[in-house]
Amino acid sequence: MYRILVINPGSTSTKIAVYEDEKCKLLEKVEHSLSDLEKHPNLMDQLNFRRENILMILKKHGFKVEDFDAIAARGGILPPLKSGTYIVDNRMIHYLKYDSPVSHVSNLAAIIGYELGQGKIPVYVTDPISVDEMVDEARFSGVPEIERKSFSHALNIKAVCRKVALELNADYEDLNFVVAHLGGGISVAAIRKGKIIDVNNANDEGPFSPERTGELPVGDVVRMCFSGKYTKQELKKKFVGKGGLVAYLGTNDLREALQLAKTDEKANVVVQAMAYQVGKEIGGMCAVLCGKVNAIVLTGGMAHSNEFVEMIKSYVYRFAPVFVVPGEFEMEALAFGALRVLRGYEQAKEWGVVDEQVS
Ligand SMILES: Nc1ncnc2c1ncn2[C@@H]1O[C@H](COP(=O)(O)OP(=O)(O)O)[C@@H](O)[C@H]1O
Ligand SMILES: CCCC(=O)OP(=O)(O)O
Repeated sequence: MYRILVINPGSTSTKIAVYEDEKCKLLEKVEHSLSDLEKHPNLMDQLNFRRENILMILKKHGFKVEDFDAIAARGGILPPLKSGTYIVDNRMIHYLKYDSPVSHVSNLAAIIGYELGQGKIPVYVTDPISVDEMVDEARFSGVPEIERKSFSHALNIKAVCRKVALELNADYEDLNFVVAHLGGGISVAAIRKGKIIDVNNANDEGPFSPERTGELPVGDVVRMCFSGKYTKQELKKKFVGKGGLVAYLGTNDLREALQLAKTDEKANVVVQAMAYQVGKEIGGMCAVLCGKVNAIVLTGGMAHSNEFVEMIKSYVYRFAPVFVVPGEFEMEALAFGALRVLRGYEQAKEWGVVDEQVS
């Protein structure tokens, strides 16, 4: 039996799990309020806060770090790479600490795991956020100096596609999906025969989310940048962390927004607008697949809300059957990735080895 610690810091929560082989023995999600997060404005400031949450949960359930055979951490924002399971080494840690192009909390997962493992326990990441399987046409932004980037909830997107393929009694690699991961960040992806051939960059593009603006009118962004009213850091925070529901309604919690919407017309329109933008993005990804879509899948934390799901379905139900897979299967997918390596079924990839990189 292999015991695996799974750690998954997300933008609004920190998820911790303990797996013994395929069995989940513990799954806890610590949700972080806006005020909690605002005490740690910079990503690295969250390192101790997130690690203490993980150690607190382990202690509460009588686990010590040395009890584990491996640590499975959510993969952060590395250079574009292929799907798979990677061993965490000091080169990856250095990159995540100092060179990652995007300051996203998932970058902390491998750092925390590596610190906890102290070189005695192997740490793995599976299907990091920067998994890149985009077709060439998807990489064009409209200006040569800017290439679109594949930053998404690739781990959960692939995991829920496999689950829906099982429900459809078909092979994952034979189907086409459009998946909307509705979390603190939102990814809407076109999956053709198992590959994420296009997806909005969940930090910079796509629908607005609980805490992000998503894509913005570029001319207005330029005017804002040169208005003299904001520093670069303030603007980055305004777009990621203080955008979306936080900007309009002062909360990153869809449940609070829905509660407000019951009595406040503005809040109602804001939530409807988020669903509208998700629906529009899904429609676009259906076009990427030339309309050949076996299933549309709604997943992530916000998919727990039937009300929000119905708003989105009203826009897209005619395109393909809609499956709702609330929450995420990231913890299971991370644990299983590590387990495949521990059992010798799969060789852990080494990050930075050329043939694992995407040009
Ligand atoms: N049961 C629920 N009902 C409605 N919304 C939920 C529920 N659980 C989480 N959410 C919302 O999902 C968003 C967070 O997504 P989630 O995937 O849980 O976390 P993260 O993005 O931090 O990984 C938040 O806006 C939260 O309010
Ligand atoms: C950048 C994609 C990953 C993401 O947005 O994760 P969260 O929704 O957990 O913040």
